[in-house]
Amino acid sequence: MIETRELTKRFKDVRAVDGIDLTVARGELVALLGPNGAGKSTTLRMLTTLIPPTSGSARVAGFDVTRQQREVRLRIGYIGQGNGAGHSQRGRDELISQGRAYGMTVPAARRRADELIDSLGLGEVADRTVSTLSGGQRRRLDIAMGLIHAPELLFLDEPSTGLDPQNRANLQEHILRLRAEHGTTIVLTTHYLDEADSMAERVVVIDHGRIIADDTPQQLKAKHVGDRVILGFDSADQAALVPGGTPDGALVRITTEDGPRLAAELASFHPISIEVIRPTLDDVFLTLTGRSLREEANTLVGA
Ligand SMILES: Nc1ncnc2c1ncn2[C@@H]1O[C@H](COP(=O)(O)OP(=O)(O)OP(=O)(O)O)[C@@H](O)[C@H]1O
Repeated sequence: MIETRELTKRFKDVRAVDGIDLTVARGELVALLGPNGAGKSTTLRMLTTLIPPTSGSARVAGFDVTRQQREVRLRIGYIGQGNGAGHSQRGRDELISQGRAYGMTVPAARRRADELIDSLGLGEVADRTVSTLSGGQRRRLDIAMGLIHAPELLFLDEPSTGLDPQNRANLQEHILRLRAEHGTTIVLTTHYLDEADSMAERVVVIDHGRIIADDTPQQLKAKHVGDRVILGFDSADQAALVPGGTPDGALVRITTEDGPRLAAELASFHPISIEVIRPTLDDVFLTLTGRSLREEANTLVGA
């Protein structure tokens, strides 16, 4: 569905995207995860034909993003970071106009709008003017706008940024349902670690315009960090008996791929405490880059 080769975008002396090779198969849900400024949006903007690559190539839905922009655009939906829907229109009318803009007949656009209003839980608000909708409802309406022409591939740029945790969870649920119902391939960007972790089967970690890891969240965590098992004993002598661990007084720390299993095996050493710490995607980012994604996000939010 997506195939890029050495995809690169330079803005003067900034290499926003620096030679990305990315392949996404039909039906996948892929999250591009990285700190602010990593190059996620720029990648999406090239894949959606909004800006041309400086070098390299990308095929999206079977067409070249530089030479066959129209073909690509007909087959994709793109929901950028801002709100797409107009303010003074009713949500349902916005959807129908958008469908008309894609060449759909009024009855077909109406039918599709009804379907999306239903699957995105907008039934109660679709006939209100857009300016009266809450942030989460607006975001869902934006997603419906991006899906009106039944694209095979949907790009979502930070779909839940700015939403409170409850609305975020609700939006994620809707996105997952849409995908289950329509089989749409979805590529989304996020800097929410939990969002990438819980929604995507595949997380592509981007930093400084490059892909630094690409795998399932489980594999990323197992491969790059592992579980940590911490055993506590009555004395340092007892702690020293545990094989493969790093003793620290009466404590022993061990890194392993399967923490619960190791903890069960080491129960025969009769520790007085056992703690299994499972990694997060932030630990993965920290291992790969030496920086915390969480701290960078917080710094920027606070800035
Ligand atoms: N139009 C532009 N002109 C100059 N520099 C740009 C332009 N667009 C992006 N950049 C720069 O390219 C780099 C990548 O930006 P991009 O928006 O792709 O990052 P991002 O990972 O999407 O970040 P965010 O999470 O903040 O959206 C940044 O250094 C940014 O300042």
